[in-house]
Amino acid sequence: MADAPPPKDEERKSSKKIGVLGQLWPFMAPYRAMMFAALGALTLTAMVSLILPLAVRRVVDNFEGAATSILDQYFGAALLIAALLAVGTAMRYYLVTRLGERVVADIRMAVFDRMIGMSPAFFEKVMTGEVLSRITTDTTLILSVIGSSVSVALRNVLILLGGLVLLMFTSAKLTGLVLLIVPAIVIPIVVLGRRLRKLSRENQDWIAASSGNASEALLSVQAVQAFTHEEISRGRFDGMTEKSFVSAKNRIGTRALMTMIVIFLIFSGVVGVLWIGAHDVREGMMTVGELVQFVIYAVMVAGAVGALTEVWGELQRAAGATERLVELLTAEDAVADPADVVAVPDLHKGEIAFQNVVFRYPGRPTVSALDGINLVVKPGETVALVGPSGAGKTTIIQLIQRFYDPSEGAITVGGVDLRDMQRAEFRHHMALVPQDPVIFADTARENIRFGRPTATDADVESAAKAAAAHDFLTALPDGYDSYVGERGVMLSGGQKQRIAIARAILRDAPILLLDEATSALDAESESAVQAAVEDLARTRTTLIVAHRLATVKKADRIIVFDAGKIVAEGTHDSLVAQDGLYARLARLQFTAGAAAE
Ligand SMILES: Nc1ncnc2c1ncn2[C@@H]1O[C@H](COP(=O)(O)OP(=O)(O)OP(=O)(O)O)[C@@H](O)[C@H]1O
Repeated sequence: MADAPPPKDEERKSSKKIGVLGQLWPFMAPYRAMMFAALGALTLTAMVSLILPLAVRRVVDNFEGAATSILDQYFGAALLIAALLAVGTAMRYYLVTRLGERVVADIRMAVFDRMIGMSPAFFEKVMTGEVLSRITTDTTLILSVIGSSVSVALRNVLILLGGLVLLMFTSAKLTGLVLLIVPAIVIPIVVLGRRLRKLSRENQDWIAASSGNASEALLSVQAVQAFTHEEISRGRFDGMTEKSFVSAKNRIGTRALMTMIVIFLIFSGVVGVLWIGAHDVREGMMTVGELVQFVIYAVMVAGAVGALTEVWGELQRAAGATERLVELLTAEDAVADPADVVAVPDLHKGEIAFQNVVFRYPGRPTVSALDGINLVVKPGETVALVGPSGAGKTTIIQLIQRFYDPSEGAITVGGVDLRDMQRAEFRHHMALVPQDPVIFADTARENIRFGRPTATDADVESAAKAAAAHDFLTALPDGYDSYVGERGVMLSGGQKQRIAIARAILRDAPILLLDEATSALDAESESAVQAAVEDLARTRTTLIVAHRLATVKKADRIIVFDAGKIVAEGTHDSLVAQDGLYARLARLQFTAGAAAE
C-alpha cells in the first residue's frame, strides 16, 4: 500500500549501537594509506593547537622582562606555527573529504551492483523509488560522517585528551574540579543520543517511503490525471513528507536540548573553576600566565566536548543510514547462482524440460500458479502456449529464465538443471519479447542494440527490417537516432513491440521466448512480423504465448493451460476435434485473429 508506514524499529535485529558504522570498514579498508595520511595531518594540527597556549603563557609571563630579540623569536615561531596549522588543516580537509567521496561512490556502486542483480521476488517487497532514496540520501549522510564528522571527532578527542593532560600540568587542583563535572555531561549525551538515532532512522525511513510513493505516482502520471487522482496522490505524498518533517523536527529539538544542557554544564563548570583560579592568583599560588594558559586549555577542552556532542548526533544519524544500506547490501536473494557452476550445453541441440513443476509465487505462497507441469520442448520446435488470462503462461516464460525457482520439481535445458548454471550464462542464449515491451530513454538504434551490444549499425538495421520496424523508424525526424523518451513514451504500443522484436532478432539466441509479442500490432504489421518470427523460429526452440489463432495455428504443437495445469496438447486440428477448452477459446477468443486472416 502506498501509505503503509515504514518498517518499525522492532523489525530490525541488527546491532543497536553506533557500532553499525563498523560495517563501513570494508569500504574504507582499501584506502588505508589515505586514512593514515589524513590521521597524520590531523594529529599535527591538533598538536600545534595544543602547543599554542604554552607559547602564550611564556609571552604573558615574560612580557615585561624579556629582551626584544626574544620577543621577535616568539613571534617568528608563531608565524611558523600558523603556517603549519594552515598546511595541516588544508591537507586534512583534502584527504578526509576525498576519502569520504571515494567511499560513498564505492558504496553507491556496490548497492546498485547488488540491486541490479536481484530477482523479481525482492522487488515485489521493496519499491524502486525507496531503493533510489537509499542510494542518494542515505549515502549523503555517510558522506558527511566520513568526510567530516569522523575527522572532527578525532581532532576533538585529541584536543580533549591532550588538553586534559596539559591542564593537569598547569594546575592539578583546578583540573580535578573540572573533571568532577564530566559525568554530568556524559549522561545527557548518552541518553539523548539514543533517542536521536531512533528519530533519525525514522526520518530517513519516511523520506524513503515518500520517494517510493512519489516515483510510483510520477511514473504513472497520466493514469493519475486521467482518473483525476491528483488530490489523493498529493495528499499521500504530503502526508508522508509531513511525517518525515515531524520526525526531523523531533530530532532537531532533541539535539538542541542536548546542546543546551551540555553547553551550560560545561561553561558553568569553567566559570566556577575560573572563579577559584582567580582567588588563587590573588593569593600568589598561580601566575597570571598560568591562569591564562589554564583558561585557554579549559575553553579548548570545553569546545572539544561541545563539538563531540554535535558529532555524536551526526554519527547517530549516519549509523541509522548505514544500517539501511547494509540491509540492502546483505539482502537475501531468493534466487542465487550455484558455487559450482556447470557449463551451459549447446542449446541449439538441447531440449527444454519441465519435470513435475509446482510453483507458488513467493508473494502468494498459498496459491499454486503452476501445478504439476510436465512439458518437453524439443530443439527447434515451436510451441504455442494458450489458455485463459491468469492460467500461468507468463509464469512458464519467467521460470525458463530462472527469475524464480520452482517450488517443486525441476526445469532443465539441454539436460542441465537451471539451478546448476550461472544465470547470466544461459540467459545469454535466450531472447525474450516480453508482454510489456521495455523501452529505455535512448535512441531507437540503441534500444535495438540492447539485444546485442556488440552489433553493428548494419545488423541493427537488418533486425529492424525483419521486425517490420525499418519503415516507421526511417520516417522519424532523426531516423534510427531519434530519441524515444522515457520508457518509450514517444512511440506507439505497436512501435514499441516492433523494437522489442527487433531486439530479440538481433540477439540471435537459440531459445526464443515470445510473450504475446504481437498483441499490439495491426493486421498488416503483424503478418510482416509473423513472417520474420516464423523465419527465426525455424532454426530455434521457440515458445510463443499467443491469443491469436493466426500465430497459434502455425506452431508445431499447442499446449493449453488452465489454472496452472496443462489441460490439453496437440495440433490445432486435433485440439479442435477434441472440442475442449481450446475449441471454445478458438471459437470465442481467437475470432478476431481469425477474421484478420
Ligand atoms: N509476482 C506475482 N506474485 C504473486 N502472484 C502472481 C505474480 N505474478 C503473477 N501471479 C499470479 O499467477 C497466476 C499466473 O499468472 P501469469 O502471468 O502466468 O498468467 P498468464 O497466463 O500469462 O495470463 P495473461 O494471459 O493474462 O498474461 C495469476 O493468477 C497471477 O495472479
